[in-house]
Amino acid sequence: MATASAPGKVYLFGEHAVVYGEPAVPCAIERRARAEVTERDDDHVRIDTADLGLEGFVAEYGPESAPTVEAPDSLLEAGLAYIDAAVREARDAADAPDAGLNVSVESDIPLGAGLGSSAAVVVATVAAAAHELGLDLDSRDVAERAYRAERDVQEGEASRADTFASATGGAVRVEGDDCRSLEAPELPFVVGYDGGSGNTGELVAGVRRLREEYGFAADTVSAIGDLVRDGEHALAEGDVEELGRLMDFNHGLLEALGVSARSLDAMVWAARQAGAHGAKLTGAGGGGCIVALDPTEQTETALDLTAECEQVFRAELATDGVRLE
Ligand SMILES: Nc1ncnc2c1ncn2[C@@H]1O[C@H](COP(=O)(O)OP(=O)(O)OP(=O)(O)O)[C@@H](O)[C@H]1O
Ligand SMILES: C[C@@](O)(CCO)CC(=O)[O-]
Ligand SMILES: [Mg+2]
Repeated sequence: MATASAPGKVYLFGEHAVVYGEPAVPCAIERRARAEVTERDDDHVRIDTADLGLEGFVAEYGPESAPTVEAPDSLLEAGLAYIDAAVREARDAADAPDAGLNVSVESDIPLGAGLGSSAAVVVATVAAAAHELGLDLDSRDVAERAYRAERDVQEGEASRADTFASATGGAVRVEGDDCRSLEAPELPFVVGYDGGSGNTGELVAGVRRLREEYGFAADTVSAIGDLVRDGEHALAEGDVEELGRLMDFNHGLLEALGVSARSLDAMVWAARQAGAHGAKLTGAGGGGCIVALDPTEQTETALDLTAECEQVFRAELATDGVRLE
């Protein structure tokens, strides 16, 4: 049996624009997904995940047989797609295309809420499955395999940002296929969660349509790229106040691209009014989480009192990326 865990992330800057080759700076946070993988005697895959559906979710399938499980198709697809793609990548890496595996996944990261739950699940599953099949991948190899798995599931619409941040940990910079780690000062992240989620595929497709239809939407995407380049300087200088101002600006540009939501805006404004350095939505948007920078407790208190906010927590930068447990 092999077990691996991998962290989720928040975006300091650059989600969505990163899909079109602009740079982005995601930061891994101490909320993890764990995958436990055991090789089987046959060539079946059994996936067991406690976090999908009320009673958890189990599916078993072989090379010729479809998954047998009592669940609506959409749940079945959602539950299987990422883990199945991760299993395929690990089997391919280990040159064991027919290896049978039992995979059990559980996670502290809310689903579809902008904290990179899909990437963390995929990264942990690739690392644990490869290890169980006798192959120890380094974090860059795990990141590359996990990226391919996410890209498959999201029909080509994925950047390397989430999977690289999850695999290596820390603050990272991703621009196309150039992925590197960054030095970061102490970043006092506060996360507000509205209890909802957004559909990454649909939100990315919406931005693509706007960008094709309006020149100024394409300019908005490039403006996010310019903002990220400025943000990198602020990060290198440890200028947390400037980082906050740029986060505010980034939220405005994401809002213009149609990926915010009333609940996200309400939480962003609550954080700003409480004196946060800055606040923005994180990840694909549409619902889910915002991230604010505030070393004091005021943003947490204000979000606690905000009707649209279901949960608020402080997020520590995760210095470890994927690790075998
Ligand atoms: N614990 C889990 N067990 C099984 N599948 C999971 C788990 N967590 C996430 N997933 C898969 O990831 C999907 C959510 O991924 P999605 O990319 O939409 O959101 P996210 O990664 O949480 O947020 P974002 O990409 O915006 O940061 C779920 O629908 C599910 O298929
Ligand atoms: C919206 C997006 O930029 C981030 C989702 O966490 C999509 C991606 O980069 O794959
Ligand atoms: Mg995702």
